[in-house]
Formats: sequence, C-alpha cells, structure tokens
Amino acid sequence: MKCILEYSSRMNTALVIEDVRLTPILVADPPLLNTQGVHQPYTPRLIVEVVTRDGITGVGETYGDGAYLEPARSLAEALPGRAVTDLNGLFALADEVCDGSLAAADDRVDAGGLRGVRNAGKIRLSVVSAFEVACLDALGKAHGLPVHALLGGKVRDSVEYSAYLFYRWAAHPGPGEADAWGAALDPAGVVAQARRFADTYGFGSFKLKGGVFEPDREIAAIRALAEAFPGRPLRLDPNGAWSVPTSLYVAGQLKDVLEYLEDPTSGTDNMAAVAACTDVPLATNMCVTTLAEVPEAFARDAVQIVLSDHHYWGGLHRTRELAGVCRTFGVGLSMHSNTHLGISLAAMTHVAATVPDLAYACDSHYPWQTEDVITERHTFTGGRLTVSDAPGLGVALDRDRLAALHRRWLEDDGTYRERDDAAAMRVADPDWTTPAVPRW
Ligand SMILES: O=C([O-])C(=O)C[C@H](O)[C@@H](O)C(=O)[O-]
Ligand SMILES: [Mg+2]
Repeated sequence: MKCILEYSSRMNTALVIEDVRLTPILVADPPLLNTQGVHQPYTPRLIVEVVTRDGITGVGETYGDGAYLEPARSLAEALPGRAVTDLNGLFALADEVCDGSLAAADDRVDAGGLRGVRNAGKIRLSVVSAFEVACLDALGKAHGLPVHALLGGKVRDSVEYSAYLFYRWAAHPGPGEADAWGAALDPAGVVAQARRFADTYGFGSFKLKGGVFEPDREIAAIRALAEAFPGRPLRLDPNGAWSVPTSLYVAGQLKDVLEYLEDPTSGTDNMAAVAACTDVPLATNMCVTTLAEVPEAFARDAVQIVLSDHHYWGGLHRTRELAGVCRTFGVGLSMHSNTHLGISLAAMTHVAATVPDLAYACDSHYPWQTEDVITERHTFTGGRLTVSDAPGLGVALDRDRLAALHRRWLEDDGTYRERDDAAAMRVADPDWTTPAVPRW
C-alpha cells in the first residue's frame, strides 16, 4: 500500500509542468490559389512545448498569426505548477488569463476569410488546443502510452486522407523559384496534379480548392477529374464564394460525381437554402466552426458533414465531443486541414483513429509542406497514415529545424507573420482586393 501511494505521489509530482516554451516559426508554402488570393511564400505556425518536472517534453502546434501569440504567452506563463493531466482545467485557466490579449478579436470572419467566424472564444480554443496536445504527448510519454490510448483507444489502425488539389502558379510572384509541381490552372493541370498525388501518396479521393475561377471552369476541372479517376470520391470547395443560385447550378452540373460540395456559399441561411434544393451533401469548415453555430445549422439541415479542425474546436477531447454531437444529430464528421506540420498531423491522426463513424477521408495540406519540425516526416501509403502506437504522439522534435524556422520568423520584417493571401496576390496584381461574397 505504502509503495502504491509513494508511486502515485511521485508520478503526480513528475507530471507537474515545470516549463513551457513557445516558438513562433515561418514555414515555406507554395503559391496555392484560393478565392482570397494566393498563399504567401511563408506562413506562420506556433510550436508549444510543455516540460514536466521529470524532464519529459510534450509538443503541440497551432496557428501562428499575431492574434494567437499573445494569449498563448498568457497561458504559457500561467501553466507551470499545474499537471499535464489537468486537461479540463486548461479551458478555465485560458478563460481566466487570456482574455486581456483577446480583446481586439470580434465576430468578423477570420483574416483570411476561409475559416468561418473569428471571435475571442475560437482563438482561445485554437491556442488551448496546442497546449492540450502537448500535455497529452507528455502524459503519453510518461506512461508509455500513445495519445489515441489516452483518448479511449483507436478503432482503426490507419486513417485515410484525401488529395488536396489547388489551382496554383509555378512560382511565387517576384523572385520566387519554381518548385517541382509546376502550374495548375486548367483541367489538364488539375488532373496532372491529381495523378501525381495518387502516384506518390496513393490518395483515392480528391478535393479541389475552388472559388478561384468562374464556376464553369471549375466544373470542367471536376469533370476532367471524374473522367481520369472514374468512381473516385470528388469534392469542390470554393470557400463560400458562390451565391445560392450559383451553388445550385454547380450542384446540378456535378451531382453525379461529387461526394460533397464544401462551403459552396457563406452563412447558415445560404447553406440551408442550397441544402434544401439539392441532394448533393454539403460539408463545412466555415459555417459550423463553434458550438454556438451548431443548433441552428443542424436544426435547419444546413450542413450534412462537419469538417472539424482540432485547433479551433479546442483540441482532441473537444473534437471527440463534437463527434458525439454530430452522431446524435445524424451529421457526418470528417477533418479539415490548414497549412499544418507533422505535430498537428500526428494529433489529427490520433483523434481520427478514435472516432468510430469517420466515413470520409480527412483533408491534409501536408504534402504541400516541404519543411517540418519533426525528425521523421509522415509518409502516406495507399492514401493513409498508420496510427502510431509509440508513446505520446510518436513524433520527435527536430531542434535544428525548429531553430532555423524560428530564425526566419525573427528576421521577418512583419510581412509574413500574419497570413494574408490578398496581400500576396497584390504582389502580382497591385489592384487586387479581397473579393466580396458572393463572388459569383
Ligand atoms: O478547407 C478549407 O476551407 C481550407 O483548407 C481553408 C484553407 O485556408 C485553404 O483554403 C487554403 O489554405 O487556401
Ligand atoms: Mg473548406
């Protein structure tokens, strides 16, 4: 008995957080086009490390724009002395300490306009998510358990991902150098890109980021994909750029080949109006991105699939809670991705492995990211990632890479510290302004 008590008190002390490190970085990003503009050559991410009294380090990752950094600093300062097991307490602590730095946030759509509402609560959850993942990583390492085991256990050994196709330029405007992918600006270019994704990673389903060209051009690209890959699930996502009539027109043109349409139009009213008049399921990572948006959207059947992003839903446990809500209302669940690195992809794969009814391949930008902060990059095989059974997330931080990407952030004059796809577009087209929606 005495031994057990001693063990448990030693363990509890060992799991206390001694130190927290925050490292903002800039990561290379190719010239991918969307309805707002084009990706900048570098994009910000934030890496979070929590170090326990026993010297175990857990890692997490989240969005790295300025709005996330201040609340992350507040939370990092408040965390030492708490245990990595105190995951529920993280939310209350963040409510307590982050709000001063979130005062500037309001209910507008996020800066890029691509991820739904941008309010203080959602930014706070995106910050907490990185700390939650880092705590889970440390806890898993302390007990020799993979993160999926801490979430109740995996129900699958691998997670399927979909190819994330983009219209794109061969190089960033200005002094940018071409990468190996080349331009994709028409149906042939999109099919060639899809072929490369399929051959290299084995992806079996394809999502095209739309809202870039007039809808008929994007319809032609999806038709070309359907011809090149008969029977494969296809998705088109214009990030809310279309009106209700345009959305219905596109749905009508592509209803025989689309697995779903993603955010064809903006807002619950418009999504509900589209959903009422088409059998093509609607998915979203814009219309439903907070719990507050769930009741109305689900009651009006505005969305049939929620693409959860564990960052803005507040981490892995909260993602599982969202999965329960979706299951209750008969709404499908899959996962959204933004520019992310190996830590977030590992976290996403662990939580995806634990969700029983994951009926759709998840999104991942990962193949577009040539840089990472982990020692061994993830490898897609047959379009899937094997779920790691190693302790924690199963990834190791590459400190040299982290330092180099942080140095880039330090040396940046501010141009790239905030993701701004419209600003990047102005390098090529000085008159470019963020298009109003609906754009078509
Ligand atoms: O599915 C989505 O809407 C996204 O992945 C949003 C992203 O910001 C994407 O549009 C991008 O990176 O251009
Ligand atoms: Mg989307």
